[in-house]
Amino acid sequence: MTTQAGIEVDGLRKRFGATQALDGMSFTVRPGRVTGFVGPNGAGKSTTMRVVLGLDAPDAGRALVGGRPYRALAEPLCRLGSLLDAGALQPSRSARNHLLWLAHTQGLPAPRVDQVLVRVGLAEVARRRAGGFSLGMRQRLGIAAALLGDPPALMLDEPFNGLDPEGIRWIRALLASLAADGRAVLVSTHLMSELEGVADHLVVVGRGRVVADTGVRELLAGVAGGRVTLRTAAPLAAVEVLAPAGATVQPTGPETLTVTGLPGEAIVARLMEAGVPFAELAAHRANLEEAYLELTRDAVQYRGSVEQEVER
Ligand SMILES: Nc1ncnc2c1ncn2[C@@H]1O[C@H](COP(=O)(O)OP(=O)(O)OP(=O)(O)O)[C@@H](O)[C@H]1O
Repeated sequence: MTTQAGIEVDGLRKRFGATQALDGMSFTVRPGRVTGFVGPNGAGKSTTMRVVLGLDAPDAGRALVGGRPYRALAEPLCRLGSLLDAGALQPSRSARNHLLWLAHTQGLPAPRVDQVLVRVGLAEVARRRAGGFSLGMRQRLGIAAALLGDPPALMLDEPFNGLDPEGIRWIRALLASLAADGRAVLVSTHLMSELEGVADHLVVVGRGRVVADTGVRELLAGVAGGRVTLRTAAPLAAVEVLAPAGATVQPTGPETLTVTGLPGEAIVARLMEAGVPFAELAAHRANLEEAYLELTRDAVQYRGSVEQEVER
């Protein structure tokens, strides 16, 4: 694997007729982590990936793989593995023959085919016609093709599509292990929940540009923001004790309060000092979906304006 393994997208612009599909898209996919590429349908994710692969020419900007344009790479499959459309295969060919053909066109050794078939869990069905494969099996075959050249960078467009929960768990584990190998992994999805527990970094996009570019740990820490749910028979007394200590307290039920701005330990200490009884105290850990909603709150405004345009 090369050291310059990442993918760089810099100021991409692309218009299709009246649609500005990419409007200054810029981000970097670094080695050793899974970068989630997230945004609603039509945000420009697939177009970005097509530009990286040289399948669409940008109106402006550039995309580099390991420091070079994809089309300038001597052994592209050994530099960047990609899954764009899992349906794109010759249905009468067996999975193994599909990969053998691909390996042959790229000058890759045949034994590599059997290695990747094992890695994606298709070894037992390798000689069956790919045309009879379920969508999940096709996704696995597409990933096998992406892994064929043992590339330091991978780019997968909606790899969770059509997978059952077991398939989703499997892809998450695979992505994590590919990043642990030191590879740069970019995974697009329009469903944030699919990236739960696997993405290290997020590039959130909307309307052809990056809305947020952030580490997942920082994002979750910021959103969790020390929100604590408190159950107490004396809510008024609790407010009187906690508010002067700097907490923001909101009633969420007859005997429940949501407390922000004060860590759980400090809340316990204050309540006990003041002799305020409480039955339950739960620190809330944000999930990725909530963090995403908070990040994209501004997009609600955008959605509103789109609806108005449609109504007009
Ligand atoms: N070949 C094309 N011709 C015309 N418009 C296109 C073409 N490709 C993409 N677009 C438009 O560009 C915008 C961005 O599309 P793109 O497929 O990149 O978004 P996306 O984020 O990948 O969404 P999805 O998850 O729906 O694929 C959309 O409005 C889409 O309709």
